[in-house]
Amino acid sequence: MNTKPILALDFPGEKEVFDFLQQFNEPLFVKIGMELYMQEGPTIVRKVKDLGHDIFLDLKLHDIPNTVGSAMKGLAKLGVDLVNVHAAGGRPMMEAALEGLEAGTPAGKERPALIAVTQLTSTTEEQMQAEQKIALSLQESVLHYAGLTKQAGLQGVVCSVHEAKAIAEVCGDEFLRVTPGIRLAGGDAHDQKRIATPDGAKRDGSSLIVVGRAVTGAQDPVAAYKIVNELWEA
Ligand SMILES: O=c1ccn([C@@H]2O[C@H](COP(=O)(O)O)[C@@H](O)[C@H]2O)c(=O)[nH]1
Repeated sequence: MNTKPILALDFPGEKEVFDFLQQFNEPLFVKIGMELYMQEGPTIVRKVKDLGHDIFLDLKLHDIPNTVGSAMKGLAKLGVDLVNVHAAGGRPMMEAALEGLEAGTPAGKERPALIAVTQLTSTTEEQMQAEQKIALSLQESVLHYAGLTKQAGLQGVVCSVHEAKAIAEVCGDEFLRVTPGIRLAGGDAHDQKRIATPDGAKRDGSSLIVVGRAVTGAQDPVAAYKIVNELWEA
């Protein structure tokens, strides 16, 4: 899989996406999430793909197994590289997602990799314990979800950089640790709680990093992306 930083295209519509992408003279690995997909639907996925970019379709599906499996069967036809579900949906749901993806992937095409969100990077341990009533440390909860995800046959998880190394030790280095919550040193954390720098992510065991506002909100997004890329690749 492409290991470039994954750029989160968190924009309200197609115009903002293409204004942003036209500044870059290279194929990127981009993420299309709920904000953009809810406005533009599958069309935006096909258009971004036609420009030659790799795509992580970050819709974080979480529903009963039959619904998630059927939805994944449809998403598999879009030709994206990476898709996801919430591990909290449970093992049968994750297995159904995988089966749906396998059933929907056109003959001769590669099935998108499937990963599961453990605990969102905007969640603190205190919040998790108080609101989700999980009587574990955040690290234990993330490791539990990572193990469940691996048992279901998925390729990896979304987690923060802070849990990436422990997941690799338990689930193996091939098991993907995709880490959002990436900021340049001194950058605004916004709503993220478990953050790290690109070089910290590299050092601490991330397989792939997801970067949004540190680049999209920068005065010069191309220059900011270059810095992120250099720190990540160093
Ligand atoms: O735990 C998670 C899962 C997904 N995300 C997504 O990543 C980007 C991060 O954007 P920033 O602007 O770099 O904070 C965003 O699209 C989230 O939906 C996440 O942050 N944490």
